[in-house]
Amino acid sequence: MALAGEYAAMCNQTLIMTKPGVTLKKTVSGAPVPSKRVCFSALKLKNYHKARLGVKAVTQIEVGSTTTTEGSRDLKGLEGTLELDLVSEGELRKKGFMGLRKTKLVCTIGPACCSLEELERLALEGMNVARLNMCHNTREWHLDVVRKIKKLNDKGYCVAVMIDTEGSQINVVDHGAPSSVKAEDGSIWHFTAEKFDGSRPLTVQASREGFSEGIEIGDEVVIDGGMATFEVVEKIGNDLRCKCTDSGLLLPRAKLSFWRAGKLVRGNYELPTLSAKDWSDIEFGVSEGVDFIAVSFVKDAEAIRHLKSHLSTKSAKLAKVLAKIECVESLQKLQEIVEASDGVMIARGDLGVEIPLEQIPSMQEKIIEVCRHLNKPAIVASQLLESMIQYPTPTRAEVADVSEAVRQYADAVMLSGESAVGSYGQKALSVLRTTSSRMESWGREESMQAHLNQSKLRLSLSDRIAEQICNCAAEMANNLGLDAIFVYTRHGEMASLLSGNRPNPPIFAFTSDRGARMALSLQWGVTPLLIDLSDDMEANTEKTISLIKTKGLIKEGDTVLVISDIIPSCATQTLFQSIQVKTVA
Ligand SMILES: Nc1ncnc2c1ncn2[C@@H]1O[C@H](COP(=O)(O)OP(=O)(O)OP(=O)(O)O)[C@@H](O)[C@H]1O
Ligand SMILES: CC(=O)C(=O)O
Repeated sequence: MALAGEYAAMCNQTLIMTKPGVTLKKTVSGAPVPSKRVCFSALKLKNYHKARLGVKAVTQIEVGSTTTTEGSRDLKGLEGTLELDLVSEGELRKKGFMGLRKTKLVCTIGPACCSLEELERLALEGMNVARLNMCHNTREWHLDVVRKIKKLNDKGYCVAVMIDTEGSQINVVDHGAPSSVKAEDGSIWHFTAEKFDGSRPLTVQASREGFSEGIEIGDEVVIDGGMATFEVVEKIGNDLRCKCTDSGLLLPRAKLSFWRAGKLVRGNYELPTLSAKDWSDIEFGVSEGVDFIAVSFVKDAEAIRHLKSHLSTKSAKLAKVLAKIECVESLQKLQEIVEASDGVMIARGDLGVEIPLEQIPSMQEKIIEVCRHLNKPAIVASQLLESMIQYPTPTRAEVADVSEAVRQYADAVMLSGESAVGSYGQKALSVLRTTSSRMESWGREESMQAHLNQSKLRLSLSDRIAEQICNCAAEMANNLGLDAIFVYTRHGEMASLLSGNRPNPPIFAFTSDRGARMALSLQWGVTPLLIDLSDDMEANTEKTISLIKTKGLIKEGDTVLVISDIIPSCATQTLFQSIQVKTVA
């Protein structure tokens, strides 16, 4: 803890004393400063609460039940109210602080789950982020889903919306036929970019002109990373005649990749990371105020920077930009891509088309580690519970895969076809939830986070100070066995630094910024709450503890660690970055 004192001396940071109604249990180091700055007396505080704080009671929610809410919250008149989402509140009541799930859950929305009732069931089951893959369905359909999610959020849920760009890739044109076609060993197929309606026997229509540029006789055409394989036996103009060498299924929109002597062959064509359709989808997302934009087939950081600078000119509420790691180039430039983006999705489906499957688990671990060091959330995606598209129970191997992602401390795990088109989407989400929770509690019992590398120091002093405060805070919270960490944050930075340490107690991030709240929906261990924050940290702490107590979610004797990154709006006020441990009186 010496470091905290060291930085306090360097930067005029200090540790602040406690307030009426709340007793100080411990200070970190240095002499406590009498809290002259604070203007509340106990009586004043009571009147203040009476005058300004209005909490509307919310019926208790049973997480995992399919019943809808009765106590939808009035979100108007935000001043003095605390917005804690219904699901976290229910989880907290039922299981206490340590029972709050840390790993976030993302669901791909598709025809199997797009009614308001189905979306609400997913929200109740713990969906933190709804993903819309812009490859599929119409603009009207996407708009309808986004509006329904907003409706749910108005009822007291906290579900962020992510759009996922189609990106530029070569795939089999989807003729709308629901079923797959089988390619038999030795059969001869014609691959063409010629446009035609419907399907032709033994013909594969590729989505892009010039798909065969640079491809030679003897090269391999691999479907969906190994679902079926062909050998090129003849080039006829831009078309290819291919012999099936490994029989398998051709699914609608299956991906094509070309291989020579065990290496991926890139065509001479330059595919832009964001196509004209992607830009149009992004405009749609911005106009609807989506929270995340996941960019497919990112090859370098420039594409991410370009999009972020475009977004900054578009709207006050900035959508967070996630880079999908799904091609060899994105692995080669991983560090710079993660630094430029607001998080990543480990898109194992397409990644498995480009690198040998046996390399995916170690790559996944490495990507999560890089993201954690750089405080960017990492989502593990694709085929986590693939068999549940058809069957009501997962395979043991699938449960082990989910557990492994949680053990690696991924921020989030994602459902794809399981929720979008599967028959058991809600059940699959419940498997994700229970498996994550079990693995998290086992990790705590085994003190696994003690083996995590600490974050690397950053360049700027202010970042390093915040980082050190968060590292110390997380260590203190674990060592002292505290119940919860309260962090007051304008943009979520401090909450994200805390999350990087993967502490045992849950992190409650209080922010007055709706965008920051939604962005934190993807961050490991963070429960984001919306509240009016003032420059007065003591008032903020009093207010939140009092509100949470009023709701019966915190009780006498509970201990919380309190930190803040609130920079006073008034230039004459001193910035206090503090760590306090409080016992609720
Ligand atoms: N909005 C939608 N409408 C119809 N079907 C959908 C929709 N979203 C997903 N699906 C179906 O669910 C399956 C899984 O969806 P997902 O988007 O995760 O896979 P994908 O299309 O392979 O993803 P990507 O193109 O990003 O690699 C898709 O193959 C598609 O059949
Ligand atoms: C999710 C996705 O895009 C993939 O796994 O390829």
